[in-house]
Amino acid sequence: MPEDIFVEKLSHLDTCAVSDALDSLGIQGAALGIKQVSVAKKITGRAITVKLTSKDSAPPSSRHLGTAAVEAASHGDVIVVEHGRTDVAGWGGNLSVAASQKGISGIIIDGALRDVDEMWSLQFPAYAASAVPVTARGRIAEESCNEPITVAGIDVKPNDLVIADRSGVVFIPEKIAKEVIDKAEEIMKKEEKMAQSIRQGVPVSSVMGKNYETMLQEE
Ligand SMILES: O=C([O-])CC(=O)C(=O)O
Ligand SMILES: [Mg+2]
Repeated sequence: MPEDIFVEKLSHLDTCAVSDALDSLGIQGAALGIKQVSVAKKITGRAITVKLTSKDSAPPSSRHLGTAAVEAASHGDVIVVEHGRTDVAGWGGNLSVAASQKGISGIIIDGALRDVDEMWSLQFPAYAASAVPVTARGRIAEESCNEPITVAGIDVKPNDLVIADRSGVVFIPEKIAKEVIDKAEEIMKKEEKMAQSIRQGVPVSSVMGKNYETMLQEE
């Protein structure tokens, strides 16, 4: 499989640099309210999207939610789920077993999931609003797979880029990926230089002075 250059570059960045790069372009990319709930592993990849809805409004289905996404995904992809509920889990352990086997990088969901201990044992990264033990079965189902979704207020299309770490989750629209990643690399280099100056004894008020405050406007 040819290497995905954007995913490779993202693996050397963090969510803060990418969020700053998007800020400097006036684009909101950070999905607020979603945090790391399983292993402390940064993930990067391309989005495979799933939208959930209540069982009553979903078309009848002979398979459990999320299974089509796992089967459609390639090694290194990230499953991204629009759920929006915290009273019922929209992802679980057996789905994670299947996702792990497929080499999927992780799961991001703007609601609850369950079987977090199983995800921990699998060393499978999960980012969610919360965890609850309540099953999806009989309550919620899949509305769509690999269609555009909205996750914690952020529009996400299949194949958009994703980065998630201990600071949170950020999505990058595929069509501006190069611009955002180039800018994030620049920002990260500047931040590294600043940290170096602080270590060398330059006063932090000078390192983080006016230039820092206006840095993203100047970008
Ligand atoms: O029933 C569910 O909500 C799904 C589940 O536990 C799993 O994937 O292991
Ligand atoms: Mg389970």
